[in-house]
Amino acid sequence: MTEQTPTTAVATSILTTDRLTKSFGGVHAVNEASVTFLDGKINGLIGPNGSGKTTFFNCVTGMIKPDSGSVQLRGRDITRWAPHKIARAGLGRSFQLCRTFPRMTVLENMLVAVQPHTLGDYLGGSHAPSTVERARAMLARVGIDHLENAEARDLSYGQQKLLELGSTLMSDPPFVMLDEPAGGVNPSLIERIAVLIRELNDEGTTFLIVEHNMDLIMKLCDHIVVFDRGAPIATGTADVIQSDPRVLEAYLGV
Ligand SMILES: Nc1ncnc2c1ncn2[C@@H]1O[C@H](COP(=O)(O)OP(=O)(O)OP(=O)(O)O)[C@@H](O)[C@H]1O
Repeated sequence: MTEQTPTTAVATSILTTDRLTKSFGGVHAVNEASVTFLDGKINGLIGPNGSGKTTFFNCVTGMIKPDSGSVQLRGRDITRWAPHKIARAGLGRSFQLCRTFPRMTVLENMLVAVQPHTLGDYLGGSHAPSTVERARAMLARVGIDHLENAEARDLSYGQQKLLELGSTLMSDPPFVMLDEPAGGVNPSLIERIAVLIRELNDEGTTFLIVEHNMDLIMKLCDHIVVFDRGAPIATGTADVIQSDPRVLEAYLGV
């Protein structure tokens, strides 16, 4: 059993898993994980290296098929759905390692993230002017609009992370899962990412963030789940998590 904070009882679930399980050979990467993430909140998923966070993400977003268990998005069973179908159901995600198109420009990377408006657009490889405008506005929001004509491969790692975040947001997903948004990013860009996440959350976007940067998680997240060996060992606010001896034990191995 994991600890529940009072807020958990009143908030609505956006994502719930029931005994979700995925093994690789003899490794139980995700092991009967039953967790709930909350609608309208900034949710965090933390845990030591190898505790199953990315595998959990991949099972939820359809990138890999779980061996057993189920995934519900706003009460709808999405277990084993294909990734594009899950994306269409309103779940956007970014990856731990950047997935930008290196030889495309920054603006082109933003545009490929959205479906063309019409068959004519599709065949002509063009986008509606409003889409281009929106891509530029989003680039300004993530702070790399001055780089719109640069090829993605010429961006710093942190800038590529911002580009990936921007392209994830292009389809306006109501629920966004971010895998290590601050990993390898310099502190000033981390601050920009944090401000943006908070602003978007104020505007109604729900987040689930996997991150090793504890400062960021503790100051940003309303609701945190801690994984160890493929399953949750603690759940709650930053205060609850930080004072839970099981969390310390999992991280320090004491
Ligand atoms: N494709 C795979 N094949 C074999 N083993 C895998 C595979 N993917 C993950 N694992 C193993 O599953 C376990 C969980 O890995 P996972 O990457 O999900 O953990 P994580 O918590 O995201 O780790 P990190 O914080 O280091 O990114 C690890 O023991 C890992 O080695």
